Amino acid sequence: MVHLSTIALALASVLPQLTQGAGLHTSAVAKGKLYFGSATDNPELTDTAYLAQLSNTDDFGQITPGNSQKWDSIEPSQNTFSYTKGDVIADLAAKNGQKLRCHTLVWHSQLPNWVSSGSWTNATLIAAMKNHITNVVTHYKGKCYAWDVANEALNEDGTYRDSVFYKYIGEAYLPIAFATAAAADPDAKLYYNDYNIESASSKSTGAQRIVKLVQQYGAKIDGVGLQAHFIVGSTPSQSAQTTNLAAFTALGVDVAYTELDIRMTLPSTTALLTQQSTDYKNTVAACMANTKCVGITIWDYTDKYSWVPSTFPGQGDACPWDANLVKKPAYAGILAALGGTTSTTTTLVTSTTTAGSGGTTSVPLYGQCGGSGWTGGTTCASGTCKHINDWYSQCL
Ligand SMILES: O[C@@H]1[C@@H](O)[C@H](O[C@@H]2CO[C@@H](O[C@@H]3CO[C@@H](O)[C@H](O)[C@H]3O)[C@H](O)[C@H]2O)OC[C@H]1O
Repeated sequence: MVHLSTIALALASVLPQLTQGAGLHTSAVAKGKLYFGSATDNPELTDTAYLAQLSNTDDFGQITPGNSQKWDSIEPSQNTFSYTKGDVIADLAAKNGQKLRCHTLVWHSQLPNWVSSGSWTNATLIAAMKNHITNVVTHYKGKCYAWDVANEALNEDGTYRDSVFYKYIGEAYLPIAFATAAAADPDAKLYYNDYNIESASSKSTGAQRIVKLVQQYGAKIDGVGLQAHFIVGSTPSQSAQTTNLAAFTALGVDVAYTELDIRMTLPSTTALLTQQSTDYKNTVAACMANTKCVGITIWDYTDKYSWVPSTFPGQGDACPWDANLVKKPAYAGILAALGGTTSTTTTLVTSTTTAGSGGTTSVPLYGQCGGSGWTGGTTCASGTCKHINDWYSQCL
């Protein structure tokens, strides 16, 4: 590799650039939604660039802790509660003026062993579950816009998942959990949350059954969270999602997309990124079409910290920002569905090309390769800067 010599090649040209107008949250609120938000997790908060964008309330008016309010994190041994990590995220939301969606109280996964493998009776597990819910919801009282009270109680065919809660308590664990949460914080919105309930299916029907069950017990349930962990090209159509949302809201509850991400088999291609943008757009549009769809949360905003690659080997690039915190076409898809605008300005662009044997060559595009924001540079540390559409380029 020969050292680069720098040739200052001044390209003075007049290029049209799209500068950003209102962001995702601002646009969502302008159209009557409560929020557009993102999940986050404690380890990534040490990344200052990441934190700055997460705290940008133009894009994010709401955050969800991805792990730090789960049972194994908060009550690792019986009746010993640890709120440190959850508090960091609750405090961040308060500092930023962002809503907090709290996640999650009763779930079969990420349970400590003392719960999942305990020797329970019906009465002792009800007592332990109520104790957990009462402590946690009381601790965060007044701080949670919403709680995911119960998460993933269903199998794909709509029957109940054989969790420790169902095994020892039966379906009554669901209304008991909702009633206990409501008693501890009457103002928090209480949600049932699940995946693969985003279009009509046995599982979606099962989730509607849970809403009716909790209502029949006389307990409060305010909403259904549709996780929306989708796959590029297999995302339900906008109309399928719209019809499905209406089936929930007809029961008198709100709905929200709570964990939206749209993964692909790697490596990403221009075609996949374009389809991903369409899939995001259709999903957000379905929410926009239902007045009781209160908001949308993406399950972290950047591929840098997405849970997808470690959970689905060979898949990834599921978020609207890439691993360099650069917006992908998905961002524009979401913004379009939110009715947001980007304004075209004409800018004098001066580009400097650094050249030399084996060196990098700048690409005469005004996209985002190698840079950040809407006016990033155009050279790639790896890959080649590909022109994806009229306003966007990416190193691929
Ligand atoms: O090693 C674990 C690691 O596996 C764990 O990963 C988290 C698993 O849960 C993810 O969130 C869930 C994603 O989809 C839905 O099913 C749930 O509602 C969500 O809670 C989360 O993003 C991952 O980080 O994290 C803790 C590590 O110790």
